Amino acid sequence: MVIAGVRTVSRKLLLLPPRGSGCYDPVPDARDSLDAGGSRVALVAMVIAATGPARTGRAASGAFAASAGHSGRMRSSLTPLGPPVSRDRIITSFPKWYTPEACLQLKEHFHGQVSTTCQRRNTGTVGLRLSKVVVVGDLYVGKTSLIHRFCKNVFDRHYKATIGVDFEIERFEIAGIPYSLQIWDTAGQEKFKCIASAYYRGAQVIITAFDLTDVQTLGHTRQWLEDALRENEPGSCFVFLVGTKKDLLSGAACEQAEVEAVRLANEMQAEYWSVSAKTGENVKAFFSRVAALAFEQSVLQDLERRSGARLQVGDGDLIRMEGSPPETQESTTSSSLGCC
Ligand SMILES: Nc1nc2c(ncn2[C@@H]2O[C@H](COP(=O)(O)OP(=O)(O)OP(=O)(O)O)[C@@H](O)[C@H]2O)c(=O)[nH]1
Repeated sequence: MVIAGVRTVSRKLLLLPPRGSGCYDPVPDARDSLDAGGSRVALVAMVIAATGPARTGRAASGAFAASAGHSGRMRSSLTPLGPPVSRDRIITSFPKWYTPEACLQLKEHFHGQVSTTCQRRNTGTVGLRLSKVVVVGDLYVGKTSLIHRFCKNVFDRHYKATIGVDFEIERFEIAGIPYSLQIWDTAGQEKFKCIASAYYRGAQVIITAFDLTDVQTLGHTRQWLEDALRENEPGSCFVFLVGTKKDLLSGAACEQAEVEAVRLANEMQAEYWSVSAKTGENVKAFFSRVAALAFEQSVLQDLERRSGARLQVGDGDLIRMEGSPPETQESTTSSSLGCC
């Protein structure tokens, strides 16, 4: 049975887009570019059933799980009785923003009803759920490096282009409740855009990355965001704008680059962060913030679904979801619940 086509290229992976996505034949292009670019082609597996996921790497088994819906890793992520999450994935207080000038929420605590619900262990199916995070941006800006620094605590200075998409699942414990992020790494190269964009759908968080040392990549983030939003319901995604390679800039140069980035983040209704995958600066704090925002939204959505009633916004809460009209942006639950 043909399920999907998978090629792994070193660590990076190509998945064929889902049927009906309108771009179902990327293979010759991918093969040509790999050969021409000198990338290492480790495996071509057009028929997963023939090779089996066990013969592929960790990323490939994750990809198989995405298409076939099972893998040991994913199962353990979703099982409340799985192994405990590592200490640095335990979030007890609401992680802070990077700069108050471009942030999605200014508050410092979980929404009152979220805290109560978590204390009572009454979060419904939230503890079994995982939120989809999609990372987009130009080639070479450091998307893979950012994800690998967070998920594997490694940094590779050698560039290997992402072919198509890959993903990692990271488990957290937030306010005592298990929670997982499924973090999708997409290819920045134009020729793979069609493949990658087929995986934008269903994102709860969109991370648009740019290189702090290359202003052109900042200019392109708007287009990346538009493309990702097109595949999702209006008002349903948290948006982050992330400047990478902070270690390559002096403090003053970084501040200068951030001025324009913060301005753009506000236009995009995004939260802004500067990070370095090389040194690890801000990487953990950033993903903790992403996880907490996604988690809180999931709990609130679950509560609303169950009660059918609108929750009141707490004092000092400010949340912005892309696409929500300005007058609704100060409402925590109504906008975060996507019901405006
Ligand atoms: N100094 C420094 N270099 C970085 C950092 N992040 C990434 N790089 C380097 O930048 C290059 C590109 O990084 P990748 O993470 O592969 O970029 P990408 O955005 O995933 O690229 P595509 O897969 O083509 O979309 C690599 O050589 C990395 O080592 C960083 O924080 N600091």
